[in-house]
This record gives sequence, C-alpha cells and structure tokens, in this order.
Amino acid sequence: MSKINELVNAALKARENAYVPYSTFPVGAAVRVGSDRVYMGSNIENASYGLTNCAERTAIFKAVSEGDKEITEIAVVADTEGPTAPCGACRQVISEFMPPEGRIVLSNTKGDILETTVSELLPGAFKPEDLET
Ligand SMILES: O=c1ccn([C@H]2C[C@H](O)[C@@H](CO)O2)c(=O)[nH]1
Ligand SMILES: [Zn+2]
Repeated sequence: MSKINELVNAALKARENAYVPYSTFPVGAAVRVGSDRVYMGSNIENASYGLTNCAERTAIFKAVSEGDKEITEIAVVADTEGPTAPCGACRQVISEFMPPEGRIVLSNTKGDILETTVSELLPGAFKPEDLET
C-alpha cells in the first residue's frame, strides 16, 4: 500500500472515534512525523459548541504532545462531496508544525484524493518567525 493510502486509511480509522453528537459529522485525520510514526485524530465536540476540536488539530496535538513536532504529511477524511477542506483554524495550526511544501492529502469517504501543500492551503500564514523582531 502506498504511503498516501496508508495515511488516508489511518484517517478513516480515526473517523470511527469521532465524538459528534451535535453535528453528526464525523471527521478523521492522520499525521506522519519525521520518524515515520503516524498519529490519528478525530473531531471531538462539546455541549459548549465552540470548544469543539477538529480532527486535524486533535491529530497534530497528539503528535506534538508526544514530542513529535516535525510533521511531514497530514490526511483528512469526511463524507463530503469533494475532498474535505480543513477549516481556517486548522490551516493556521498546520502551518505552525509543517513546512510550506509539506504534503496535505484531502480525501472523502468516496475515495476522492486531492494532494496539496501547506502554502497552497494558507498562503501568507502568520509564522513563528513573524514574532522575531
Ligand atoms: O476539516 C474539518 C471540518 C470540520 N470538522 C469538524 C468540526 C465539527 O465537529 C464538525 C462540523 O463542522 O466537523 C473537522 O474536524 N475538520
Ligand atoms: Zn478545523
């Protein structure tokens, strides 16, 4: 199985654990880190709706909290018409932990796959370097 399919399959698996009583819209994500380890994440909602954590950020925060800050690839899957598009908050968080040319794999439950990059997803992102004056 290709590395991309492996990551999309991990995202599909993570989606099974989505906690979505309010939207009933499960999303799965998976990130690959420098060591080749894969971390999976799902969206986790809350009765206080705004506290919801998207699947992408769950996967990223799992990796970073385990000491893996160098993320090389991320895959996202939901039941969308076209490939699932990460929200603006997730695009910003992705930009913090992946290089501009890092691979983003947007998929859906039909198996559509769109490969893009971090800089295409969020051109002109506010970066850690911007804080250095
Ligand atoms: O890329 C996306 C888009 C949406 N959601 C979640 C947030 C919320 O739980 C539900 C509906 O917006 O989907 C994600 O996890 N990732
Ligand atoms: Zn998001």
